[in-house]
Amino acid sequence: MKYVSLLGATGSIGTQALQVIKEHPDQFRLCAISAGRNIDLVRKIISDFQPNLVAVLEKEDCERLKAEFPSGIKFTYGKHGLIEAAVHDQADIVLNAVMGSVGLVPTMHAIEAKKTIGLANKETLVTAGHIVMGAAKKFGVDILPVDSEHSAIFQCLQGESRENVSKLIITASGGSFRDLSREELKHVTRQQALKHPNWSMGSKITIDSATMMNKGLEVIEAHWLFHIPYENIEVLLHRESIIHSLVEYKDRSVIAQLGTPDMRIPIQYALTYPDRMKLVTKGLGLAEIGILHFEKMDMDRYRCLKLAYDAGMRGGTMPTVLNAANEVAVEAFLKEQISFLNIEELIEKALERHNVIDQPDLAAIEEVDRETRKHVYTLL
Ligand SMILES: NC(=O)C1=CN([C@@H]2O[C@H](COP(=O)(O)OP(=O)(O)OC[C@H]3O[C@@H](n4cnc5c(N)ncnc54)[C@H](OP(=O)(O)O)[C@@H]3O)[C@@H](O)[C@H]2O)C=CC1
Ligand SMILES: CC(=O)[C@@H](O)[C@H](O)COP(=O)(O)O
Ligand SMILES: [Mn+2]
Repeated sequence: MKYVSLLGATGSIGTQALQVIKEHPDQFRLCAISAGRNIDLVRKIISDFQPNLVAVLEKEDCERLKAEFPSGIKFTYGKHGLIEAAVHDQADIVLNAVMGSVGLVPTMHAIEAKKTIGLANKETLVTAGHIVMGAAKKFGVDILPVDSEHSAIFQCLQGESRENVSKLIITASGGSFRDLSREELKHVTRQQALKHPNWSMGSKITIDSATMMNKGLEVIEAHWLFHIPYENIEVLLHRESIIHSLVEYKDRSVIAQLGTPDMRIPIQYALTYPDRMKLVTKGLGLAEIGILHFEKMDMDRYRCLKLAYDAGMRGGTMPTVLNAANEVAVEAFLKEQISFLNIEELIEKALERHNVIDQPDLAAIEEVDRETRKHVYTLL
């Protein structure tokens, strides 16, 4: 039996992880969850799975749940609650599916508590990749990717030596606006941006996909997870999201991982690794699909991708600024306070004024994250 602590249980990844856990009651047991403000869903998860610890964002919600479920469940809240869920005694694996860099501190605590990490929360590696990977090495902890592209690369690397890799090729669907010109992007709406062509995901990552920042974050994520230089990480436009990513080896052999766009596949792989289990989902009908498309990525069209490569290559606190500015800008776009193209403008402004700190520690990262958010709010 594998005991799972699920951070972000009420989100898109969280609820799909719950489906996987429910499908295999003989293999997995949910011991702890964290959630934000979706308390109705928390109630349902408690009834369905009876976790031993439940962490929510707000104290009032925590008190309400305590009164409703007087049994042996421990209820907690806030940043401390998230950490308690991340270090829960019973947990063998912590599946981090919260949104944003708020996932960093609980990940660090889980690593120090020697928990295996299933990582969907890419912002954690973007903002502090060297610290997270350094701690994982120090404590002998596996970071198992959940992000579909990174799970694909991880699968393509099984049994291979990293020294033989010549490049990683990360596929990108192109997002909701892949067929629009930059001129047309001036007038797009929140509602249009939220219509991803292939995946049903949380609102923040869906906007990241439309701006191509999602791919930028994924390039940085791949750099840290697989220790590959940025020069050897390429992004390829692939509309169908059937090939989830590829690895080219130095003999020019290319290994790819394919599958229907269903996040339960990489979620389950992280939970069962190095084994696999049956998953009831649609098989890949390549004959029905017929043709797969590939296009070169246009860096001028997708400015956020260029900003992410530049920030990643500069290193230090630059990716922290990129991520924090992006989180604030996307939140503002979702609240309809700014236009779509304002997102990249705000990120660029935040990056331009930043004095980079090289080899920042966790305290420096947290300070830069806080300061960047404060600055970008003043620009709204
Ligand atoms: N969705 C997908 O298919 C994919 C997602 N990812 C990554 O996985 C992560 C989660 O994405 P997704 O599931 O789409 O996001 P969602 O927005 O659907 O879910 C986010 C989860 O985090 C919780 N949460 C949000 N803010 C806070 C906070 N400040 N403190 C504590 N908990 C919080 C939410 O709680 P509540 O809703 O209760 O308020 C919810 O449980 C992201 O990093 C994303 O980039 C990666 C690949 C694919
Ligand atoms: C499912 C997943 O992993 C997302 O990160 C997905 O990749 C988003 O699609 P884009 O390729 O449009 O960014
Ligand atoms: Mn992805």
